[in-house]
Amino acid sequence: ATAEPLIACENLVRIYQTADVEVQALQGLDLHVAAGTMVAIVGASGSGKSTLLGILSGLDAPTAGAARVGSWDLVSMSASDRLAYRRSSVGFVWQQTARNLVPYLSAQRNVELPMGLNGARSRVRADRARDLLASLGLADKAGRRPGELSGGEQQRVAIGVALANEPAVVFADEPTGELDTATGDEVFAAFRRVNAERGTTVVIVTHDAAVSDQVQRTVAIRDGRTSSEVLRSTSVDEFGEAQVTAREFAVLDRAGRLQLPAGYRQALGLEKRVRLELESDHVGVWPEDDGAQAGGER
Ligand SMILES: Nc1ncnc2c1ncn2[C@@H]1O[C@H](COP(=O)(O)OP(=O)(O)OP(=O)(O)O)[C@@H](O)[C@H]1O
Repeated sequence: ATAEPLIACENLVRIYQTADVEVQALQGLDLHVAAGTMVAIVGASGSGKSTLLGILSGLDAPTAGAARVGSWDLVSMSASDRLAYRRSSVGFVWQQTARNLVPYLSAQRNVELPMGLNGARSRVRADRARDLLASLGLADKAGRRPGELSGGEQQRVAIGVALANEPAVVFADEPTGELDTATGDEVFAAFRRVNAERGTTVVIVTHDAAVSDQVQRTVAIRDGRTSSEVLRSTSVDEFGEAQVTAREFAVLDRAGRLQLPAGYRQALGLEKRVRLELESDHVGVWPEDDGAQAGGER
């Protein structure tokens, strides 16, 4: 946990200026992702997930704050660096299957395309694309065009395209959004294999709780900030069964702000003002009234 994170966003702000209104899509977002991990990003519609992914993938620039992926500074990067970053360091899979692939090229040619842009020789391209498609369970579909593939197969080809230049990280924005549950599960399983077998870092934006329940780490975004995280670990119980333990954490920003989950606030009637007390190993949070009753006895 002490190693430098592969992805580091600090106090990220993105303001969209339209004709008469200003939308603060990101309002001081912090996010660190360790290399080799798989992270799901969840949040209500409009919470800023796609905006974050747009910045991380080099398509958009933040209004303020810092964003770094590996050695790339996404804020100060020049246009040519941006192009190099997008071609060599990151891969993307979008929700719309049609956006990921060139319709008149075969699956094989689609996967070769980014390698060609990076100057790889044709033999290398062909071999590597074939291997990638085989590892995604598509060896027998390499010659088909996107229109001749199912939605799930198209998304798996898109994963192949994203991996073509061996990026350190793959970003996916609702990659299973247009698929039915069973097909979505297959595509998600392909991401998990990519992460486990290749060690590629995977950041996946999803609405799908079934997806977010299956990754080690789920980060929730609320109102343009990271608000809470769930970390899952697997252990084997006394009967030899694998047990998944999920623990929820609140995100503490550098100014010391954290968000209490709505359920906790409601359960104890925590509103507007709470009483804090520093104990030797934790911080207590009490409803304001409670403090009045204790009357300085402590
Ligand atoms: N180009 C834009 N111009 C103006 N406002 C925008 C633009 N893009 C996004 N927004 C606004 O920024 C906020 C965050 O949008 P964003 O698309 O990042 O949310 P999201 O969490 O990805 O939502 P969804 O799950 O619906 O895709 C929203 O209020 C949205 O209306």
